[in-house]
Amino acid sequence: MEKKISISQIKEVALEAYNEVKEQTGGKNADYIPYLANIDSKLFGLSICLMNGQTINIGDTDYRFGIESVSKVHTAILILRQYGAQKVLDMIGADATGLPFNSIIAILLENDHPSTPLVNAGAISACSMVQPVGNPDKKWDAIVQNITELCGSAPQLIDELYKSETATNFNNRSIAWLLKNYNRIYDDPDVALDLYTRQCSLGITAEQLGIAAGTIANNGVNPVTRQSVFDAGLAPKITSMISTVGFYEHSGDWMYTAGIPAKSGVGGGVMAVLPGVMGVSAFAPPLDEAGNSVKAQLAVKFIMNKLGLGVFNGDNVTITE
Ligand SMILES: NC(=O)CC[C@H](N)C(=O)O
Repeated sequence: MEKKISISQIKEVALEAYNEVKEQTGGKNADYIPYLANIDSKLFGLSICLMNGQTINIGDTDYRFGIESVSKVHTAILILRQYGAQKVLDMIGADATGLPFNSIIAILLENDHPSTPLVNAGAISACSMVQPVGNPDKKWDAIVQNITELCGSAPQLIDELYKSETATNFNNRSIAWLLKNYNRIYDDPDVALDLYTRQCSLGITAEQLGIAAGTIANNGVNPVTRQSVFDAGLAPKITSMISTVGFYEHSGDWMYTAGIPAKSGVGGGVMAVLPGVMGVSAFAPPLDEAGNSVKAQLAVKFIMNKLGLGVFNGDNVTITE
């Protein structure tokens, strides 16, 4: 069906979503990374990026928070750019685990591959794949450059978060070396782990994440800078990965109720992609038990349901002035 939505309608619904959700008190900040426990849990921002490059920003959309697992999507895009879709499928996989993001059991159950670049195991594996293999500094530059292109502006390392995470990432260290045991680390395991930890510690704003989501929604062309960041053929690969595992063990419930592929991070960020229509991002630190921001989920879901949008709706959506 043809569906027309005006920009003012989107603005109105976004504001409504923000006001509806802002007083919610559910969830709590991640505390297994000490830095995150101390972030103001009242912060809340909502950002939408339309395909014409217009952004709609409400609340704390210029606060820099830890990107955390949302960065898994960015680096998955980087290895898709460097290796192509088939190699990423062969070397990592694109399956849901149905288990928590840091699951070691998931690796043991699927010892033939780390499932998907969007859980810790696959993300560490992805960091090991980033080219040029064997050159940690250049690999890091490639990771940051890719995120910069997707967002249209640079992220900034939050040094305190990086230190906090490095000092406490024992589970991830086990994952890196277990994957090495299964020949799924394609560079030095400690380098891969450090790159993963560092990318998770990048500070990003909700507006930047909204634009990155918009770039995926716009088939690889950044709607703001108009730069062609990745090949259009990769866009459905990345949105399929996000929809399968973006909210970990809650991904099915999420797709069923919100109808939009979205990826969360324990810093409180969520990045959601409605192909051809818009990128949406929300940020609020308190998380549910799977590590997904409570307010961000409610806000994005509100917008989707109120506007009657969804990837499975079969509508041809046009945004009008
Ligand atoms: N879900 C997340 O955001 C987890 C990211 C965090 N850096 C970790 O590895 O535990």
